[in-house]
Amino acid sequence: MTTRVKICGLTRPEDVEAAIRAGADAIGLVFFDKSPRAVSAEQAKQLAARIPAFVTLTGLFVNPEPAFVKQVLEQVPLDLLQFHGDETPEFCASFGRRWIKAIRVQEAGQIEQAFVDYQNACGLLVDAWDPDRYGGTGHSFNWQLIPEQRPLPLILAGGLSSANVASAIEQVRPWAVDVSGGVEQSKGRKDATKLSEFIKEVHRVCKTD
Ligand SMILES: O=C(O)c1ccccc1N[C@@H]1O[C@H](COP(=O)(O)O)[C@@H](O)[C@H]1O
Repeated sequence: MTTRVKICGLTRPEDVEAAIRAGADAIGLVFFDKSPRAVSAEQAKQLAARIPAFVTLTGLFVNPEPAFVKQVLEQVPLDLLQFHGDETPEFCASFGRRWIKAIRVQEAGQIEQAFVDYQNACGLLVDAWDPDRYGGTGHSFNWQLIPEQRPLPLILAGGLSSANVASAIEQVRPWAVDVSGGVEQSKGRKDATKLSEFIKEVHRVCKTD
């Protein structure tokens, strides 16, 4: 089965174009002002204009005010919302958009519980836990904590790069992978070569299945 690829934390038009050229299935824009990858709604609108049909434009939020999400939605044609904080299922569903929930994995049983709690999501994203940051840490976690039974599509994130994504896919068999730091030259600036190598690795390992 093909594993989809989401490239997250883009801030520059040339990076959006490089990601699409390389074959990204989804592009993530960060609407969290504490992130070095944050974009304004105005910037996001410019980036969104470069995204063709059949590439999913995703907006990442961390414990946002509802009014902020609504204001972004009025200006930017987001296809999918990604909630990466401590949002409840009711909150995530309250915008009338398709959404995914990110879980920062710390202990056994947490992912199973999230599949129950967030059962109306379009997917569950699993990322590394960090005491000081909500995500984009560049760290991976113990993939053994990911259950075989998955009532929702599972999106694997956290410390992925072209060096480990093939083994991640072989071990975890996720629906999709999500990467930010592993394809950057510096925070918020993607590297076209790393982007292309990452997506080539995903396609290579999926083809050998
Ligand atoms: O990218 C960020 O700065 C960020 C900030 C707050 C929450 C999530 C964030 N990014 C997401 O974190 C994961 C893993 O990123 P990485 O590949 O380990 O750098 C990914 O889903 C990013 O979209």
